[in-house]
Amino acid sequence: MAVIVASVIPEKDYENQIKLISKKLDDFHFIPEFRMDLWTNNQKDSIEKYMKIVDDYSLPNIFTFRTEELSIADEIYKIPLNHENSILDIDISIISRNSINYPQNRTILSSHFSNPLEFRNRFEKLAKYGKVAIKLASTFDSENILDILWYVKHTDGERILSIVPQGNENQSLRIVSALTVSDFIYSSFDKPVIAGQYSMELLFKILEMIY
Ligand SMILES: O=C1C[C@@](O)(C(=O)O)C[C@@H](O)[C@@H]1O
Repeated sequence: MAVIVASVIPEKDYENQIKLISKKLDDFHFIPEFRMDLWTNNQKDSIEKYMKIVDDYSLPNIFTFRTEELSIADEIYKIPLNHENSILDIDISIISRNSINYPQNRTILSSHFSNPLEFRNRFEKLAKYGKVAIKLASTFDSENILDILWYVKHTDGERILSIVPQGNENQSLRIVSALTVSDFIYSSFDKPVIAGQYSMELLFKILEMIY
């Protein structure tokens, strides 16, 4: 069964939030993804404090900071590098330009795009990064997404993958993706970070019904 990743927007009272996440981990199988870029307090010092508490709870987690600024990415991603429980989610456009050496076994490469014709090309190019986890988030219409799932199922046997259909109209395709090609699949933790995410609890129930 695909692992559920729950996107968390850090809150002001983050100590309590982290505590709550660690309690919920006992009831649901999920990994929190900290969307540090969406935190109103997303400065280096605060992020360091945040990650220190995450460490105190030994929380396995995915650390995401979306930015197009290379220097900011370099500075911020050094923080989770020192936390062994963190997997680093980094956009492909940054990783190909920046100076940090990302550990293959702790990196998710993300690629978001909106043109189905680009898909096959991009997917092939990602292969050169070896067996890192690859996530492709897409906003296409449902027929194109289903065609992509079919293509991925028949071409890729090795990589750890997540194909993430986006938009409310594609919500149910997240389930199809979890059942066919995705090793991990995204939900919200308490509020969606993007249209089309199920809540973690509902996604868990749906997958549990099926398996
Ligand atoms: O890239 C993704 C996928 C996502 O955007 C989604 O559609 O669920 C949620 C993000 O937090 C995550 O980093």
